[in-house]
Amino acid sequence: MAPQPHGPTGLPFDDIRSLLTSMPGPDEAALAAVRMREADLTKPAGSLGRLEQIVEWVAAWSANAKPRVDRPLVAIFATSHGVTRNQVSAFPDSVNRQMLENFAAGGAAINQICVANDIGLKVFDLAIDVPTPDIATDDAFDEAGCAATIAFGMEAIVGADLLCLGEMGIGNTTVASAVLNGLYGGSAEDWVGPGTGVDKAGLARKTETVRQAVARHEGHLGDPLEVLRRLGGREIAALAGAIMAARLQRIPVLLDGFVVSAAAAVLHRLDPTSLDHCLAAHVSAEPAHAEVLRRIGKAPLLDLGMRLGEASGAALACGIVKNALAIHQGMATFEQAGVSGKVAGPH
Ligand SMILES: Cc1cc2ncn([C@H]3O[C@H](COP(=O)(O)O)[C@@H](O)[C@H]3O)c2cc1C
Ligand SMILES: O=C(O)c1cccnc1
Repeated sequence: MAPQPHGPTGLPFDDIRSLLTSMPGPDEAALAAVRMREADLTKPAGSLGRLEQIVEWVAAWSANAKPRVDRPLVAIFATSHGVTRNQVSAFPDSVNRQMLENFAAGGAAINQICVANDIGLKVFDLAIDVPTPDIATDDAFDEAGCAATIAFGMEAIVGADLLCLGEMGIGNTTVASAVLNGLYGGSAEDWVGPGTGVDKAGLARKTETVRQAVARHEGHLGDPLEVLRRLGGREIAALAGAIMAARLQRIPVLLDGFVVSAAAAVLHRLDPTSLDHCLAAHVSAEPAHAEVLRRIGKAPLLDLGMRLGEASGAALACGIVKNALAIHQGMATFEQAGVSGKVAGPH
């Protein structure tokens, strides 16, 4: 069959929409099996708090009655943004390529977290030397380019049993704020924060940039994929694809901070069940992140005042997931250990 042209009104966004309607749900048998075992373990019911729900979550979304995480993966999508010409970051664009080299040399924060928690690391270079257009004045993508970048993110994900998603891209907190403002409305101030640490004047430039970008597209922001196409960036599009690919491959996902949450929010606006296989690893110090988490209905596992990105919060939370699973698999049952169960009647 001849390849189909991707016009602005036809495929491929429709392909993405239809894929979202055919995502697998939770595995109820695996869920029931871990709940049954959980009740027999030598501890008061519920005493491990959210760790118990984490085990259920891994079982349900990996479709495994004996859930394990042996091959966790951090995937970082890295790119650059034309919006930085508005001086919206405390750091220059040159940091993008330099950080790619730092990731490869093992010198970044995420490298150390991966070593400490035995997590694989893959960094995907999304044309790091070619910035996307400045969203204050141009669309980030055409439809074919946006869909192709989502597809790139989908194809990037193979062979993991837990996925920690992160990003690198100077200026991307501005882009994330624009996407979130486009999706959820309100004013630019509601969604903008210091990112890498801009000063008051920098924050004012960020706010004005987001305001301009969103105002340019008024009347076209009803479709979340159009918000992504007009106001997004390559890492945000690829992250959306990666979240979808993980669902199709039954890989549970740990979402990182503010920037990753913008990709998640696009999917959530398309279909609120599309993030059911995802947990929010942490709440970033970027002020609007807590509101995004509220909107996508996720309570963060960690609140450490982090605001780095790079999947750093997600990779830390991977350690908690591994601990939860080790406890569940390794503990003795009341019967095995000869420990008395809860006494009947009121106490
Ligand atoms: C050395 C360095 C390492 C980083 N690792 C992640 N980020 C984070 O900061 C950037 C977003 O913030 P803004 O929108 O203010 O530019 C992204 O690259 C993000 O991943 C970094 C930033 C820097 C400077
Ligand atoms: O929370 C994040 O994702 C974040 C915050 C600041 C800078 N870069 C990323």
